[in-house]
This record gives sequence, C-alpha cells and structure tokens, in this order.
Amino acid sequence: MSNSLIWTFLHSQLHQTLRDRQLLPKSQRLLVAVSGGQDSLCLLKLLLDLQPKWGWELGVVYCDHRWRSDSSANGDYIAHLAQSWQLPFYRRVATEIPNSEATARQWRYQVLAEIAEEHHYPVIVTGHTKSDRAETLLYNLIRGSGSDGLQALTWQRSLQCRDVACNVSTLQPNLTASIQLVRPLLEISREQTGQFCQEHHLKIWVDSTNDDLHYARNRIRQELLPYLQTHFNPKVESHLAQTAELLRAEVDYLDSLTETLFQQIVVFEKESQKPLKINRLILRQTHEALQRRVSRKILQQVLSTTPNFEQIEKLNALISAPNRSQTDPFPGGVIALVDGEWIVFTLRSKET
Ligand SMILES: Nc1ncnc2c1ncn2[C@@H]1O[C@H](COP(=O)(O)OP(=O)(O)OP(=O)(O)O)[C@@H](O)[C@H]1O
Repeated sequence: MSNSLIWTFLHSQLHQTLRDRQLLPKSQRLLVAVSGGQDSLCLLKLLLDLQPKWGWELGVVYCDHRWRSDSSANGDYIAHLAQSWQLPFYRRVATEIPNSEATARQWRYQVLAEIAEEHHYPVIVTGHTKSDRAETLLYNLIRGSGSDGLQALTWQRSLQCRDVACNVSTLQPNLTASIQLVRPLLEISREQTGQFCQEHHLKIWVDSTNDDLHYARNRIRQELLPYLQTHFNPKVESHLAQTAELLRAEVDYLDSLTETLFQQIVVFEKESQKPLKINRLILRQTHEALQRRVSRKILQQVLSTTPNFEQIEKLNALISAPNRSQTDPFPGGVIALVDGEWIVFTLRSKET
C-alpha cells in the first residue's frame, strides 16, 4: 500500500495535541501497537504522515493472542502494511491462549514492554480514543471506582510492573522502568477514526469478538452508550471524556499533595524500607480526601498489595482513636496500633 498524503483535520488536530501536551518528543523511537482495527490503523497512518515534521523512528508491533481463528492472518496483514510503508515490524504469538480478557491484556503489555526494551523504543503508542475513554469511565463507575479510576485512560504513564505480570520469571526486574505508554488519540472519537480509514482507503481488520455481548465492554459500547445518546444526551460520549480529563488533572494535583504529605508523616523501617510508623497528629489536620489517599499509599507499601476501601477506613479510624487502639490484622498478620502521636505497624505475634 503506497503512503499517499492527504492532509486532514485529524492531522492538524494530532499535531497540535502533540505540541500542546508534549507527548512525543522529536526524533524519538516510537513503537506503535497495532491491532489492525480502525483506531490503531488511523494512529499509525497519522504518525507516519507527521513523521517528516517530527523526525520519529517508527516501529510496528502486533501481539497475537490466538483468540480468533484469523489472528495469524490479521498479523500477516499488519506485517504487509508495515513492509509497504518500510517500517520495522515485530510480532509475538502467545504460546498459551489467554483464558480471560484480563490475562490477554496482561500478556499483551508484557510483550509490548519486552519488545520495546529489546529494540530500544522508550515509548509505546496505542490507539485508545475519546470513545474508549468514555466507555472506560462508565465501566469503572459501575464497578465503584474512585476518582482514580474515573480519570479513565490518561495521556501517558510509565508501564508499571502491575501491567506486565511481575511474577513472570522471564521478565527482568526494571524492564519497564523507563518505558512510557502514550495515548495521543484521546481527543479523537471512534467515529472519526472510522471515517479517516475510509477516506484513506485503509482496510480495517474486523475483530469479531467486538460483537460478543458476553463482554461488559461490548455491552457498554453497543447498548449502553447508544441508549444514553438517544434518551439522555447525544453528546454523552464527549461529555464523559471531558469529565475523565477534568478528573485526570484533579487526580494529578491530589497525587502531588499526597506525595508531600506521605514524605512528612512516614518513618520507614531501615532494612525493608517499608513504613514503620506514621505521625497521626499531622494527618489529623488534613482533609479526609488526603487522609484516605495517603493511607492507601501507606497500606500499599505495608501490605505489598492494593488495599480495599474497608482496609483504608480501618487505618483511618486510628487517626483520632484513643491511645492503644488497634486494628484487627491485615492480610499477612500486620496490625496498626496507636502509640501517642504515632500509628505503628507491627506483626500481631509480637503483640500477643
Ligand atoms: N493485539 C494487539 N496487538 C497490538 N496492539 C494492540 C492489540 N490489541 C490492542 N492493541 C493496542 O491497544 C489499543 C486499545 O485496544 P483495545 O481497546 O482493544 O484494548 P483494551 O484491552 O480495551 O485496552 P487496554 O489494553 O488499555 O485495557 C489499540 O488501539 C492498539 O493500539
């Protein structure tokens, strides 16, 4: 397929977004994650067309989950596309077919990170759109997420261990430390990417699993959002995406306050570098929103896992509880107890 250039509104919009948000530095090596669907094909073509202005070195990666009988042909199609655009192409095929969406995602991010590391791409770019953002916000709202989940897909973030199955022994530690995941299409809707592919005669590889209404994601996309559009607000998708964007900035701000407070109140255990005790007098003077966030961060480090709402509330109750009050044990046997101005973490066995 030749790379004829028709400059469109989306080219200008993406160029402007990249400048305003400084998402993709000039001359960077970018690994573009392409599934063959309309969003990632649109992304790839846009980046290719903008490439002379920005001087990037682009590479294309496809992860074959082996979920569909045509997944290999799907990969061949992307390989062919990359070749005709003279771009390096990388493909990884799952040795075991993932048994759930979550496992497939985890495997995919692991593979993306490994290939990026191996071929020296500090940035992975994906085709998530404004529509994905609206759907993710709804999905997370229904599941009961706090504001962190409702910011729904941020413009960029580091690929963390939680994305890439840290327990997989083949994964080197620090593998993902410096790899950024960037989603530059968050202001562009799925309708626009579809139209773009049509205008540029880009053949879309249709993913038959997108029609499977067993998946909550697909029901939100195909049933809930159209219903909301028809019966509540035709612009619901844009409004939800805007809400996610507002929350992103607010979460960012709260995160920075949380970090400052965390550094002020936590005393660390020398050997493990885990929180040993926290100053509850300082904590008592802060807003409950910050108390919750800092408690969550502390528990995350103490328990080495993400704490749930009840566990955070249990710790927060100690902020103004009488001296010698304590929690019942958290998983792993750690308890928190009040000692004057401090809340101390200790193993239950030491106390009994
Ligand atoms: N099999 C794949 N190979 C390479 N990239 C992919 C693949 N599937 C998805 N992607 C990338 O991820 C983007 C989002 O895809 P999709 O919405 O299907 O994934 P998701 O699982 O809903 O998202 P997330 O991984 O963030 O949860 C695509 O635009 C593409 O850039």
